[in-house]
Amino acid sequence: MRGETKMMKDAIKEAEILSQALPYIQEYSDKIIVVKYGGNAMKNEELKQNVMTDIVLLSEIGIKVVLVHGGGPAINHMLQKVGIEPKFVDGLRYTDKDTMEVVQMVLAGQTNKELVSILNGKGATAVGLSGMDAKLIKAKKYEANGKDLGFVGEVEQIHAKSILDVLAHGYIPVIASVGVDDEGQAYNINADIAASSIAQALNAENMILVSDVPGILEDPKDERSLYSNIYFDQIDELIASDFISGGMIPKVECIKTALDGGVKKSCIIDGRIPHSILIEILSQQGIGTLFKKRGIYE
Ligand SMILES: Nc1ncnc2c1ncn2[C@@H]1O[C@H](COP(=O)(O)OP(=O)(O)O)[C@@H](O)[C@H]1O
Ligand SMILES: CC(=O)N[C@@H](CCC(=O)OP(=O)(O)O)C(=O)O
Repeated sequence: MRGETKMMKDAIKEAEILSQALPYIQEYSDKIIVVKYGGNAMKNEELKQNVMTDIVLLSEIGIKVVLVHGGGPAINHMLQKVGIEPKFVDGLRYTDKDTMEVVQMVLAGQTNKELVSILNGKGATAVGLSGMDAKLIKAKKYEANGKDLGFVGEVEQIHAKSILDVLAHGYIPVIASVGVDDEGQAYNINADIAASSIAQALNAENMILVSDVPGILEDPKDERSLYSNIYFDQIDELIASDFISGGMIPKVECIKTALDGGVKKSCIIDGRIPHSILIEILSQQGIGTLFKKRGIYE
């Protein structure tokens, strides 16, 4: 028999890695995964390309991927350009009329089209939508306890059929987190909350929140203090603890709502690690922090 060359050994190793993904490809085949891609993990162009490549790959192997995106840093950048100082209350952006115009312009006009164009450039057929299209995200003014956040919206209803129709054609829906009420007023919706509502409406198998941290850290300064698994019944305690803060609080809250609303599992993964989505979906070990109910996937 011919001796194995190094090239052949490498090829066998690659084929083994591919074949190890088979059970996961089968598990997720035809199932819906909602990926929320956040602003902080979008800052690096190369990583953005990697994240989009992963999404195209998952779609090509028959997984129905819905991409919901934020773009907080891009909104901040544009606000500063037009002389508006960004203001946040409990992780949500105070959104007056002028700010709302910028939010809509950046999320629906700029970020959404950029992501669609990258996906299409990689061979997918991505369809860019905002929550205003087909009343996809019906919203109303967010009622914060006594605080007026302007045009910040909360989700009233998701028009799931429009998203399912896009998926049925084999297209990738790319959704900007802007909602609309019956009078046509646009609302600014936190993208994690939009993703959670969409994942529930679609009965998603997994909701993946791609951020710029390894997951939930016990000590936010120490990346080794990662929680790999958190059970649904531990989430309240986590929120009440003093080691999660800022944007992480609404993130964890909407994971709780998603699991309660029928989403099978959810995870926070690090968009700075190349191909973190593939590692999460197609490998035994996964990556980041996985949230699930007890008894599921054990
Ligand atoms: N315990 C914690 N573990 C990890 N990150 C945390 C924790 N507490 C607060 N954070 C902060 O939450 C941020 C993620 O939330 P956010 O900035 O809203 O993300 P994104 O823009 O990706 O949606 C992290 O960058 C981190 O600074
Ligand atoms: C109400 C509210 O805060 N809306 C967010 C919407 C975008 C978002 O959520 O973007 P990230 O995912 O990048 O944080 C905002 O204006 O920044």
